[in-house]
Amino acid sequence: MSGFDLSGLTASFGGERVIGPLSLSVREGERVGLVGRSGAGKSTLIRLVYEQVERLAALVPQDLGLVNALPVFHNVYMGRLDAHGNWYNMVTLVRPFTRDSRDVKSLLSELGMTEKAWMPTASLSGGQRQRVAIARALYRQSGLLLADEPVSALDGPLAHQVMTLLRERFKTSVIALHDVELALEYCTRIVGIQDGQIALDESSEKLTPADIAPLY
Ligand SMILES: Nc1ncnc2c1ncn2[C@@H]1O[C@H](COP(=O)(O)OP(=O)(O)OP(=O)(O)O)[C@@H](O)[C@H]1O
Repeated sequence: MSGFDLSGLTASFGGERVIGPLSLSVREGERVGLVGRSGAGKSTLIRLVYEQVERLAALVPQDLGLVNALPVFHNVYMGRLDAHGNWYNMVTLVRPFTRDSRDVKSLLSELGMTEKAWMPTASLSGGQRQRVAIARALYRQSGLLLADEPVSALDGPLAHQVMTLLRERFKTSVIALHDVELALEYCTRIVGIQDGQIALDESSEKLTPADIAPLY
């Protein structure tokens, strides 16, 4: 099962409530686009959901969460670190197994990054780093994707290519997107966040960009 049903979600910073209390229920097969102005609470909501569903989900956080000192291969491999025992992961750090190497390279190839597999992650551009975090999420082979602005550093055609890939590979997703047109094109449901509350929750088919504009 890749859906979830959460209630009583709240978050505060310095005693100030920034999210909730709110409930969010996502059915398997739904692709939810989280929209709302900067600071509305989208990243915080994604973090709250991830805390609840962690092992079920693949995460692309806004800060990407990459280990700069390690090559691209190992950053992608980390998507499935918990699928193996310690000894397997330790060996992989020094000399990756052929099958894993092949699988990771195949994903990198789909993202136009084949030749970067053994490059230190620190040496990549912003858009390349974003694609490493996306490859790591894809490598996790989870049914549920939680992603926070996963294509913000990619140019137009590449952003569409990656959104298509995410749509194909994850049954269910919750993706924060500042690009409303992209959200309407790739998501089946739009959830609008305003001041830490759900201010809009509607099927994408019934919405136009103008319906979402009041959130900004
Ligand atoms: N670590 C933190 N410490 C203090 N305040 C925080 C922290 N993280 C988030 N906030 C506050 O919580 C609120 C929601 O932030 P959040 O990052 O979830 O918004 P967002 O909708 O994702 O914004 P953006 O689109 O700019 O990423 C903001 O007012 C922000 O200042």
